[in-house]
Amino acid sequence: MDEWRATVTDSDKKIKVQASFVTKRYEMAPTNADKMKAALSNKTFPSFWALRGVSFTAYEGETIAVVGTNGSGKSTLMKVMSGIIPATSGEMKVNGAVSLIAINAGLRGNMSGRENIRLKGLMMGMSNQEIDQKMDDIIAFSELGDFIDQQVKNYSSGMKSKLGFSISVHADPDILIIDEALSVGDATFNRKSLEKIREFQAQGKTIFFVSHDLQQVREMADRVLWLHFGKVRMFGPTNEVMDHYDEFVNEYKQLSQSEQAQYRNELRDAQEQFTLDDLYHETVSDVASTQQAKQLKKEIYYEQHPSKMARWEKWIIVVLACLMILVGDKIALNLGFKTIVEKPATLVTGWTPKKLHALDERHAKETKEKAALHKQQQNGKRKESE
Ligand SMILES: Nc1ncnc2c1ncn2[C@@H]1O[C@H](COP(=O)(O)OP(=O)(O)OP(=O)(O)O)[C@@H](O)[C@H]1O
Repeated sequence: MDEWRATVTDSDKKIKVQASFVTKRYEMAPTNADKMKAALSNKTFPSFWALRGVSFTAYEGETIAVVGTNGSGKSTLMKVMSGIIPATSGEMKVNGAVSLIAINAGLRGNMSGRENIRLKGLMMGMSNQEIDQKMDDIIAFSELGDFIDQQVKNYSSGMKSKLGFSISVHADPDILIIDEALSVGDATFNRKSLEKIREFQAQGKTIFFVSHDLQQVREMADRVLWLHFGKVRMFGPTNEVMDHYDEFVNEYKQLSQSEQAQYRNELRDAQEQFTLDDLYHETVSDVASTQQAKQLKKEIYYEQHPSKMARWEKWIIVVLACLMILVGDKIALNLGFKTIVEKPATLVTGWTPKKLHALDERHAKETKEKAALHKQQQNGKRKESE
């Protein structure tokens, strides 16, 4: 074992990440408009459970590799852990500042590399002064040279990855999450990235990395989390898990194409049919007391983001939408925002600027007539007293 690798799972070590029965359901709506319609109505689309009750605990200073075949939920888990997307149910507790390095993560294509450094740096909690101080180092590490002032949309995927990696490691996070970004650069950059990761390990930071490079996993990880079609198949010391994973991969490769497809389809069907009740019944058999079963129920059904809106939320959206339409319509009629604020009744009366001018003129005429009448009366009174 290399000297930079920490020995793991001391129970008195600080917990950095704790996942309890984390699930992630994607609604298989064809378009975003369909998703919006579904959120406002009771319409539902078929569900796909990318994560089906993932639980694990990671301690300070550990390097954890996340492995699994394509589509097993690795990126989804990394996104939930870094707060980019919410879990559907269960709980993900993260103790410390997180930085996610993934190809393209958080980079804006229509901004230059330099502008992206500032934006992403600020989003990661760096101050402008800190960014100014680190700017040259970030650019130098990224090896982008003069390209740093070009728009990111013109970068190759390797260049984007280099920039993202460089920004994230300079943000000095507590917990570093690397989603397949260790092998997209060229050989020199990859070596440099690995050295940076080793520096982080030596500093006692917690690192999660997703990789399909099994040799790299064996060399770098203290423990391995093996995700299999949205479930944790194994979580434990690197060599132990990797031996089982290698065995699985070899057996899978020996299946014929149609057997492989059948195996995948069966598990994907299970991901579509999954319910929280299934998760509860699978898990409850392992607990001894009613009290524990109650606690388990609470944890499993802990909904962070209900997929449907409450009735009052729908009403607020409808009212806001009506207001926006009314204001937009009147502004389009050249009524002006000032007029709307001064005469809010115009929103519902259907008045146009022409009608409002006529009203103003009528008011002015009436006021003038009243003043003239008042003056006449005053003159009359004065004459009488004389
Ligand atoms: N926004 C989405 N809507 C619907 N399904 C999604 C969405 N994002 C991911 N999925 C599905 O969730 C499953 C897990 O995807 P994820 O990207 O997390 O897998 P992965 O293990 O990282 O895969 P790979 O190794 O290929 O990168 C996949 O079946 C994918 O099709």
